[in-house]
Amino acid sequence: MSKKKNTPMMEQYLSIKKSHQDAILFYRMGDFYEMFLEDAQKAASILEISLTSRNKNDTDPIPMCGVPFRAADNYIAKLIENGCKVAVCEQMEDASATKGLVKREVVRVITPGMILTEELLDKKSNNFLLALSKTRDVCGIAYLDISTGTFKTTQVESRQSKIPEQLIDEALKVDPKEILLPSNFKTDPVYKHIRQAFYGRQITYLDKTDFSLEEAKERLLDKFKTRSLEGFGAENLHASICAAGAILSYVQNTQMQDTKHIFQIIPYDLKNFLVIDDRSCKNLEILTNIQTLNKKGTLIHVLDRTVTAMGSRLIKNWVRYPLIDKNKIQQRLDCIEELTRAAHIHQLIINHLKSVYDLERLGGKISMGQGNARDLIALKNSLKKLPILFKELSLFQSPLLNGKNFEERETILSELNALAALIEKAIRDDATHVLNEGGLINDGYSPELDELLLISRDGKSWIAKAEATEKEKTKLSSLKIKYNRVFGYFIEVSKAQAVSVPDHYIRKQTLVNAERYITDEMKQVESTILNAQDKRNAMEYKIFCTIRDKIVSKATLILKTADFIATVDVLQGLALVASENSYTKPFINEKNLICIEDGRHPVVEKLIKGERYVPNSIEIDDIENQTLLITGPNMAGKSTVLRQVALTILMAQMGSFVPAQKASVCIVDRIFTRVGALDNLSSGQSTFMVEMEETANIINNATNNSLVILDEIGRGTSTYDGMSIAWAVAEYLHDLNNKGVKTLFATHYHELIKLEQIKPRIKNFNIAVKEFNDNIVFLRRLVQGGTNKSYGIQVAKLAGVPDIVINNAKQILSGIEKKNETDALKQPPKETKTKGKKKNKKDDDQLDLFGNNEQSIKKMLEKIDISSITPLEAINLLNDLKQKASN
Ligand SMILES: Nc1ncnc2c1ncn2[C@@H]1O[C@H](COP(=O)(O)OP(=O)(O)OP(=O)(O)O)[C@@H](O)[C@H]1O
Repeated sequence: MSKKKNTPMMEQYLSIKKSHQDAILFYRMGDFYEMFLEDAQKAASILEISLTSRNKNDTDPIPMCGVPFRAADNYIAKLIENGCKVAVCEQMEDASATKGLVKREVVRVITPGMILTEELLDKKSNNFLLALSKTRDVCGIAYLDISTGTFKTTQVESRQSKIPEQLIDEALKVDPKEILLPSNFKTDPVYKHIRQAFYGRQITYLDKTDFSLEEAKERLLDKFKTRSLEGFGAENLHASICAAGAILSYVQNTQMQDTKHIFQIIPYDLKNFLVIDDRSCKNLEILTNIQTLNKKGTLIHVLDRTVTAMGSRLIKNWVRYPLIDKNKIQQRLDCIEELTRAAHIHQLIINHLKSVYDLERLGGKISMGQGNARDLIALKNSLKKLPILFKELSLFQSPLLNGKNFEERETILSELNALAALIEKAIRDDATHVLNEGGLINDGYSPELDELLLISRDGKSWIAKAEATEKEKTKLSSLKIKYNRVFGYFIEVSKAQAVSVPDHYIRKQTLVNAERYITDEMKQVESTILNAQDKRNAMEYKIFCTIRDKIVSKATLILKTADFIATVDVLQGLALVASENSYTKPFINEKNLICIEDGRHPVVEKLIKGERYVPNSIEIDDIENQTLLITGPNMAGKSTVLRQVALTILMAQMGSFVPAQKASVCIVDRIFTRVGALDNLSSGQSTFMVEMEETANIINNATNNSLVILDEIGRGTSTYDGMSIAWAVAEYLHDLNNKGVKTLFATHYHELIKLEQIKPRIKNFNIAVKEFNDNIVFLRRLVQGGTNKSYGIQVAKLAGVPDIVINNAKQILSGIEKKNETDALKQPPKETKTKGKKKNKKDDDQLDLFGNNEQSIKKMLEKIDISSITPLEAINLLNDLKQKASN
């Protein structure tokens, strides 16, 4: 049976669809976007709209569904949320003026990483598209937010075939909505770890040539109209260039538009920021609450008091990229200090900022030819606020606030003023977002347009008057002048009076109760009106586009201003948080000292109910207090103290005041955490495996300038294994390069407090509690010295565990304690020596850990060269020791 020939329209559809196989094709037909075949089936089920079919009576009907073009954004949003891409295909000709098939083209492809529509974007977050590339000895990422034009890149050296963890971590930190990878990453086993790391995210594989160095560089040069990438500091960043080039190729293939707002690429070096890896960021609940996965109960929730969307996005960046350059940190701190001292001006600034719209996204949208009249009005209103805002800001000393280091400030201001004046003159304040129905341009802006307006208004008033005149002339009381899309204007007369209509009335339609007529004169006027209206609509659209183009030519200035305003907004927000919460300006020292007096946890202090937050002081140095070993009962507040130190350092390095009475902090290069908050079961790892991976990461990467937070490591396995690992890790960090690492170590393994006697820079602390009767009161105070009680049973009681279980637990505990005491009495006294340290009773206690095989264990220990042993060897050795001890 021969296959039925497709209609010309279906042929056109199929040929367009051929180039957009991976997207749902929105095919414009009049006021609807139609979808056909598999696209229709998929979209109908996601959008929950009815699936119909074209050529219903055919043996082979074509599934179809459609959505009104005016409501398309919401439907597109839903498809994107469900991981689809959407290719928007428009009619490129006026259907009424075309004979035969209208020309159609795909005008843009919307993917999760290529979104411009406000409804689809989160105001407070960037929407990044990220590309990852690998050359022979470097790997790089580049990422672009097309809605704002932010385009950044970084690369790291790597001679291995695998992509380094550091770069994957950075990519995750960027939190891209879509990732571009070279096609060979799809199946090559070498890149399995990449696929795992990005599991659950939208990955698009591009041809390898999109990443090729030469073509990528060519694309960048062409985009920025430069002869080299020297000016951006990216000339020799080969992996960065490949990734950035792949992004541009994707943008060109999906957007089919100029992208003037992407006017630069910003390379950065990871070494210039305090590194907080993705897991630590999650563990410390910096951006996301671990339980609820939303913002409440996070550091950003406390710190973000910005009033513009631009500021809100920037503060996230500051939190994720704290600085390590003392001067830059100091600059930000000085600004906050000034703002907190000038409460009145601060408030004025907040008020002005509140009326500034999202200049970044407006600039982006307008540059991509998608800005409507409402966007232009929002831009105008924001630009009009600038002079007064800049005037208030000029009163400050700090360059970040007074804008003195904001390049060409005066020129930019005057150009943007002129732009605001132009929009004000041209665009009507009541213009709607529809661009082809007139009502956009003010009277008096264009004499030509005014003339057309006059004709169409005159015509309309003739029609308005005509009803009265005709009624008067014909004496027909039921006569009305009406309008519909089929006949245009017409006269309607009731059936009863139809016999009396004048002869020159031409009958057009008979209804049950009425007759409809037209007259030659009426049709002439109507054609003048409609002609004038069509011409006017077209002319208004043309004028609008000219103005929009003028704005596009100033996109760079708008974006530079947006950047400045975002910075001011973040600083004013931090100043507000500082004043409201009595934060203090940290002193940045160069003595490797962290000294926090009466510090608080910025989030917990806001969340606790019915209890006052008890501040704690803490001092960490490189001399005696380098590893603080914190013991104490469950629920006492160990984790809170640990996290509060990490967050205080982070806040200080992002340039914020800190929650303390007084603080002097040094700059750290990385904050590591192992706090056991996160399982990673979905990626196939056990809780203990995750714990050990995090520990390995710390051991392999911590430097003498890092801050390490370890909360109960080793608890995910048997007591002795866990304790041995915890012990070995504490020693390793203490001994690192003979200098050690600043470490806060909370543990329930009370045996570890003996380390204070063995290692010179380890100090014991505990969180005090008060006992009375059989209960405990948490004092929340960090005090010096170790403790050997966990009060686990009392805490279980507080938590509501029934008495029957509590009493049984107490009996079991008492039995175990008694047995330990008897076993201890049975042990013969031991003679041991500890290298470089005087033997004392505590050293004996340490070896008690290992039972009877004392001599051979001692030999094994003596053979260890602490300075050269690797972490893995240490753990293996511990395992051997443990087996010996249990034999
Ligand atoms: N300094 C403080 N002032 C007031 N309340 C505090 C303080 N520190 C902690 N808390 C409260 O105590 C609760 C328990 O603290 P945290 O989780 O730090 O205890 P922990 O000692 O780590 O417990 P566990 O050993 O069981 O993990 C916190 O959720 C908080 O509500």
